[in-house]
Amino acid sequence: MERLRKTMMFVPGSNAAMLRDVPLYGADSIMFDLEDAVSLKEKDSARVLVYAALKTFDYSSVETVVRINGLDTGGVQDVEAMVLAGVNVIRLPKTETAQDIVDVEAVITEVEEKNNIPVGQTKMMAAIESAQGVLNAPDIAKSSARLIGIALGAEDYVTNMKTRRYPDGQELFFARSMILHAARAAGIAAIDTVYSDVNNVEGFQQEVRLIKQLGFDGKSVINPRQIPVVNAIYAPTEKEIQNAKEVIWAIREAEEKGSGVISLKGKMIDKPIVERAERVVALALDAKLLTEEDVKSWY
Ligand SMILES: CC(C)(COP(=O)(O)OP(=O)(O)OC[C@H]1O[C@@H](n2cnc3c(N)ncnc32)[C@H](O)[C@@H]1OP(=O)(O)O)[C@@H](O)C(=O)NCCC(=O)NCCSC(=O)C[C@@](O)(CC(=O)O)C(=O)O
Ligand SMILES: [Mg+2]
Repeated sequence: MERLRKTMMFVPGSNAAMLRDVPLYGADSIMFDLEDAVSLKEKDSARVLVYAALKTFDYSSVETVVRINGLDTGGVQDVEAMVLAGVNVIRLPKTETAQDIVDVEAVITEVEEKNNIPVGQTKMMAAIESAQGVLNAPDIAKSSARLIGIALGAEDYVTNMKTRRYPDGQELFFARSMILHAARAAGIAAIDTVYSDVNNVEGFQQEVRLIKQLGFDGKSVINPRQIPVVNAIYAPTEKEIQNAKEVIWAIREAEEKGSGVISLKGKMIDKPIVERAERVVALALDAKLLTEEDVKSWY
């Protein structure tokens, strides 16, 4: 089944206590940061700390991601250390072109080859944080087989666009749409940006509802309190689960009759509707609103 990435939590790589406690909070992915959350004088020690954390702590089935620095500002050393530590995904910030990804991939491949790590094991993500990055999003999303997703970095993006973030998010509509289309066309995940005002729960909920409606897989988060909010909004309602069940029953009946289409309560049920029902089931299983046994009993 496709890995769900509703929440990717940033953890400053220089904060030893946060690195230790972060698996407890239940994020789908943990994103160790070596870039903007780390001051220049702490860059080397943060790299050592994150390396040690990846080697020492049990992150179990949680996906580990490291946001590296640009290749010209310590990124080569970041990649070397993180690939050796066995990180799942390297996230390149401020990606402007497909070539940026190709360049980081070359460094990853070299480290894997030199250390007998299967080539291709380390996955990648691209964060898009500028007008140029947004305009190149379709090429970036298809630039490497290692890419598992692309993400919006809205704080840098709005600065580049000479605006700021507003509560309704209008200023991000074009960037979000481009990133979503690029990700979907490439068959990879689309991850929305951070919401920096951690105490504004209502504003955060409004933003999560919007990005879910647009079609994002999930959101970068910066604080443990944001995780249950995203999970609650992405969890399907009882009505959605019941509808998914009826769709799956209906299509099974249709298939038994040798057809790929059937009517349910006057509405046509075909392949895309079944795919949506299956995503509802995956989210319901993740939210523990259904068990594998429940689902098996439908078939
Ligand atoms: C925001 C705040 C200061 C609030 O502090 P507060 O003190 O109010 O937090 P509290 O809620 O009181 O914490 C309760 C307990 O949770 C622990 N705890 C908190 N946060 C935790 C965490 N993240 N990981 C593990 N543990 C955590 C804490 O240690 C405490 O533990 P304990 O003492 O044991 O009770 C804090 O969260 C924090 O520093 N966040 C990370 C910020 C960060 O990484 N920024 C960089 C990435 S964005 C960027 O770069 C922009 C971007 O690039 C993005 C893009 O590209 O997408 C773009 O351009 O848009
Ligand atoms: Mg940024």
